[in-house]
Amino acid sequence: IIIKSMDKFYTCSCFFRDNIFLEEYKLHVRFIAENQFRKEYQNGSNLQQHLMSLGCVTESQFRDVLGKVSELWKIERRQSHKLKSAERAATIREIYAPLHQHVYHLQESFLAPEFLQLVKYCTSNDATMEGLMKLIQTEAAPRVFRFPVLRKEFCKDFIEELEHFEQSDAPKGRPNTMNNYRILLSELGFDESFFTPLREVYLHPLTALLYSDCGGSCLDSHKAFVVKYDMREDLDLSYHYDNAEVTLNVSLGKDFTEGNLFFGDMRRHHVTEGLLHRGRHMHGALPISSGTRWNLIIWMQASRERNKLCPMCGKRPTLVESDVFRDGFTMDTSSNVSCSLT
Ligand SMILES: O=C(O)CCC(=O)C(=O)O
Ligand SMILES: [Fe+2]
Repeated sequence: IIIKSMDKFYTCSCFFRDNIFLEEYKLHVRFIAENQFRKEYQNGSNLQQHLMSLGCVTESQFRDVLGKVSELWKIERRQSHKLKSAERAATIREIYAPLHQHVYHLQESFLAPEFLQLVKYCTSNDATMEGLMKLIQTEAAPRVFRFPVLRKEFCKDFIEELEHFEQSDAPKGRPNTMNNYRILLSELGFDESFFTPLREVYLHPLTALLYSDCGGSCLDSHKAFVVKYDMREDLDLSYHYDNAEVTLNVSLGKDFTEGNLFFGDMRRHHVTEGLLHRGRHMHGALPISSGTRWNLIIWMQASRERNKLCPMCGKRPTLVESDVFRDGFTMDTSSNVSCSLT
């Protein structure tokens, strides 16, 4: 497998104007400037009706929406420009002293034996999708798979590390418009030593068999983060799709009730287990009713797929260079991307 430097990746320009999430109306909108927004959502036809049908009818409600959208836009798009991800990462390296140094380097002992068995099967010469399906738990939702990923001891140390980070003065890259409590793991230095090998060595053999028709056999980048839900913070996550070809979502703990991930239907999600699903499969997280819920999310991306169609705007991507976010697009579409089954 060819390991690509993250520098080769680009963002689709839609990131800088689309997909701003309005919590109150559970709607993603596009914002460039007030004029554009009024034109599209107040005087325009379809979009305006959509916002109206969701209950935004009066001028004062509309002004409220406009205020919120421009605020969100500033927070998410502008501020992140000011303090760039790479700068935050450098500051974190400089001032933050980890509590559990060992969790930053992937070791096989962190992984559940059941998961290692699946990987072993997938890398054997006669592995087939049918064979794998016999070893893996399928969910009622199409092409959603559930299996243990991490060991409990690792989950505990990992959460302790994240709590320690939360309490530190180190700069944090959140929020985005959907989650208020999110930690971008690349900024803590987890990518090279943890998520790149996890994706390439352990997850890729599974996704190549399970999702070869939607990029699973040529994943070449990822975005890994944790989301946190707490009774005093975010409780749930609205229905959405991911900026990913394939997503792995692992429940880390701690103790919580309710708060299941749903794909149209409700599903159970046990601590240490992962749910693997297509990024474009709509899903959300139901509210917790007590405790704290931490989940590790790995959005895995395949440039070969997304170079044809950006999953966020549904168009051929217009590439822009950005230090802040690199969303897995590449310049060269024919590309040197490896797309093998191993
Ligand atoms: O909280 C969860 O389990 C879902 C998180 C999620 O879907 C996301 O961040 O994309
Ligand atoms: Fe998601």
